[in-house]
Amino acid sequence: MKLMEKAPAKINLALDVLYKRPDQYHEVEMVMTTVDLADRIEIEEKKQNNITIFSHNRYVPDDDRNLAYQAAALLKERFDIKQGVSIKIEKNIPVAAGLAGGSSDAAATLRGLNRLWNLGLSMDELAELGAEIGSDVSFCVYGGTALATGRGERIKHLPSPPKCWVVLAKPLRGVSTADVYKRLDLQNVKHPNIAAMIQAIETNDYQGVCNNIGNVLENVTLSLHPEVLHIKNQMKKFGADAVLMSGSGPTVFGLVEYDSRMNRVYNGLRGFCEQVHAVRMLGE
Ligand SMILES: C[C@@](CO)(OP(=O)(O)O)[C@H](O)COP(=O)(O)OP(=O)(O)OC[C@H]1O[C@@H](n2ccc(N)nc2=O)[C@H](O)[C@@H]1O
Ligand SMILES: Nc1ncnc2c1ncn2[C@@H]1O[C@H](COP(=O)(O)OP(=O)(O)O)[C@@H](O)[C@H]1O
Repeated sequence: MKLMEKAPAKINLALDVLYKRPDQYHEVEMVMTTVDLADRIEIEEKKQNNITIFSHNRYVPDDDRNLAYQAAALLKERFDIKQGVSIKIEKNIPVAAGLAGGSSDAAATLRGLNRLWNLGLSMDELAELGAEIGSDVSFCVYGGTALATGRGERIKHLPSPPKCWVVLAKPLRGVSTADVYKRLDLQNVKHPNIAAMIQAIETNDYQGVCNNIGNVLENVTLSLHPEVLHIKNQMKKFGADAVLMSGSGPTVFGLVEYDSRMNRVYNGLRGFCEQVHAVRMLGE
């Protein structure tokens, strides 16, 4: 048997870090939402009792470093499954980009194998298992829009943000999330107003969303990759309503309300940035 799962990318509309925890993770408050740029995960039963990963993207590991592999291995071990799977990843989400591509592949693998192996697990149970793989995997199990707290694994669902375009632009080089968190100096950050962002989403207030986007990791990545600032400035110049780096970066996203303006921002960015996408938020 063979099945498919979509693995959408996320953006962080707001990302705050409260403090560093004794376990070396950071306590965060993030408003996250999925967008319609997605990897496609094809999962197929196989005769041999092992897990194999295929991807055409040379930056995607094809062994146990792959988060989709780790998701399959976790379920196999936890539920004593004596069957193997082959997992094909059609990679459309830029890698190491702050868009949670690997986490979303892992989440899609959990959802897919729950079906393939008839495990009968609820979404909450899958999200709990996902947290063992990575901090962003729990959110990716559900997708939609949510407030993520703890190290990112505690999820409170939110309604859909106001309708708009999201233009994504990814500079050439990727960044290491661990490195960005390590360099964060919490004495010198401007905290976004998470409550105001949630209120703007709940009242469908587009201007409120634009006014309250913010990411405490942005300045860390900007200091490592000055091209992020250049892309932010270009997006603003071409007319995006609000511009921010997603997650640990380096992808920059711009929110744009009107179609005509979206075309201008998209075409303007394509002139000097290799990976540009104009997408919609997936909503709840
Ligand atoms: C920054 C964010 C924002 O959504 O996303 P990305 O930029 O990676 O997409 C997340 O917090 C990333 O989540 P994820 O990429 O799943 O992180 P993990 O694999 O759990 O952790 C990678 C490393 O990041 C650091 N880390 C991660 C999460 C957290 N709350 N505090 C941390 O300090 C730790 O050093 C950890 O070893
Ligand atoms: N399925 C996967 N897709 C992409 N990267 C993966 C995957 N599994 C593991 N990785 C590793 O995880 C790292 C972070 O990738 P990714 O999830 O795309 O970025 P981010 O954490 O910035 O959202 C990559 O450098 C890659 O080596």
